[in-house]
Amino acid sequence: MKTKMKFASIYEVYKITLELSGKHVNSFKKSLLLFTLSFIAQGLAFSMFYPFLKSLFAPTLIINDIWLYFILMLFFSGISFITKWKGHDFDYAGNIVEITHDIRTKLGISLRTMPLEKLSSYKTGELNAVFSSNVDETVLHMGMMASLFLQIVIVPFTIVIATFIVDYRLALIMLILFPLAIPLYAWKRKLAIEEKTQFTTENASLEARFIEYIQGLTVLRAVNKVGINAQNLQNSIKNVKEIQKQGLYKGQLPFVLMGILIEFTLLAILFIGAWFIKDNSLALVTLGASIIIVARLTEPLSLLLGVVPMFDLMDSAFRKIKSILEIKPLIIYEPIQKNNNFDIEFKNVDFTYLNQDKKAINNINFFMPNKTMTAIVGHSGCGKTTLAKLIMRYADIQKGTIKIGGVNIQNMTANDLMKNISVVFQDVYLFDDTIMNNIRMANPKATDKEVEDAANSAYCHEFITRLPNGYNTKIGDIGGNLSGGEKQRISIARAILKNAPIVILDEPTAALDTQSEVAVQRAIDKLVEDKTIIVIAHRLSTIAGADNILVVNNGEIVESGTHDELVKEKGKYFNMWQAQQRVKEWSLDA
Ligand SMILES: Nc1ncnc2c1ncn2[C@@H]1O[C@H](COP(=O)(O)OP(=O)(O)OP(=O)(O)O)[C@@H](O)[C@H]1O
Repeated sequence: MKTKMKFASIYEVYKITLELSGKHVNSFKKSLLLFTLSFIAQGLAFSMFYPFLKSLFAPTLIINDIWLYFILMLFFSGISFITKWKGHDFDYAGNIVEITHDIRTKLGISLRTMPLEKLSSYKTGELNAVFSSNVDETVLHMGMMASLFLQIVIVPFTIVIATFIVDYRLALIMLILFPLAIPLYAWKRKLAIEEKTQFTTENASLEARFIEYIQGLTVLRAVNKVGINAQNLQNSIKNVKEIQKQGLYKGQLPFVLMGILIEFTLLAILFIGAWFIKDNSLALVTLGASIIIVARLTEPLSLLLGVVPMFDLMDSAFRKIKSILEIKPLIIYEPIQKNNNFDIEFKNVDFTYLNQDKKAINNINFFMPNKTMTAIVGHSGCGKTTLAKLIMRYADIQKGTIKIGGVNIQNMTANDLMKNISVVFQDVYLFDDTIMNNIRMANPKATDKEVEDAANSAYCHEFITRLPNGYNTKIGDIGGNLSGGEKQRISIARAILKNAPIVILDEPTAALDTQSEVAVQRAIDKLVEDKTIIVIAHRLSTIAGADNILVVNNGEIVESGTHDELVKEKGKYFNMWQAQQRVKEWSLDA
């Protein structure tokens, strides 16, 4: 696939840096002004060579003139040094650090407040790159890039103007350099973007293959197929190397041509200047001075091509940061309300995921009274988890209302809404912290005793106290040694400590063996005492006692009632029940 190339104009990069500066924008503008003054002064200092050399080689030596131009040279150099130093104050005064911090803070707020649906659409690696390298790429470069770019443009420009005053013909020869440098500049940018696009694609593939290789190593060893995967990884490493090699090779050409162009300008000045000297229209010292000055420009001018790819890097990094900062949080509609009881009601609810055409939830209606248990069953992909996620306002529904205790969840603050709900998923995420803190995160104010009580109720106190450091054992040290059932019981202890009046159980025992399932089920029984419970389950035997069972198919509720009622109905639920009973009998026979 051909990626459309986009150049960020200098003006765009300038706007980006202003936007990034936030409340430091005035300091940044001041530093740009100081850099501009500094490089004008530097150009003037160089230009003083003309009168200085002229008076040095004048037929009658006038010492005062020599001193005057020498002091002027020193003066302009001094001004250039001081203004440049003050201009860099923008970095040294800590503004760059402050801006980096501000952007990361804003990104953090955006992550905390963006709809969960949007958050889950990002890959972890993508967000990590935005937070770390993209912020550095844009902010850390801004002061340095601004100063470099202004130097490259302003110093030669000032010198050309000064040369115009001394001898317009020499100035015109110098100007040849500019129109010829522009295509080189465009070419370098095109090459840099091409290389970056190819490198990013191939590097992403290398990362994916590497992760797959590491994660699948145990399986691959078991089936004796390590070689094949290693070969794929090796191919990716080779492709990345080739792209880097090609990029370096091709990327050097514009630099070489720029060097040749500068040499050519020098030779042109020398050659044409010699003609002017021959017909007595140019002084030798003026030609000498202009050669010295142009020679001094070689380095900054060749830097121009090196600076160019940095602009595109800044531009693309900034766009990624901005795309995250622009995500709007879900709106809390007025009047903001709190609920007093915990029944749950879905009324005519439709929901379609982002960028999807088909409704995941279609015209759902049900009422779940306070302190009752409702089970959601149905085939894989029918919409069970989506229904549960919508209660937590995972995303906004397109039609209908969802209420808790009679209050539309869109009228509740995220805090008030989430205070109501505890969730236990099939996959448990434990943070790299102590077990104590992993449980306490559900209620940061809980005392050690309260955490231990919750762990006791979730039947995990015993195995925790057997660990080397008990509750202070770090998950990172023993993460791999905890069984699925033990991890699940820690997550249930968290939920018990939170003591939210609504509990959502999304197949928490589905991945466990029978023994672990019994232990986890006992913990769940403690958790759900006296709560409004929503259970998603494949194994119907676990929900036979529910007050209401919703049978979902293709995002719609097709049957509802108690287990006995649904069995009597002899519909979809009955068929599922019968199928599971048969499997159970077969496994008992076997
Ligand atoms: N983030 C998402 N973006 C787009 N479509 C999604 C997303 N999450 C789920 N879906 C789709 O929505 C439908 C319902 O998914 P859901 O996870 O609610 O089903 P489920 O009944 O819980 O399935 P399972 O029992 O396998 O967990 C499926 O077709 C699924 O592919």
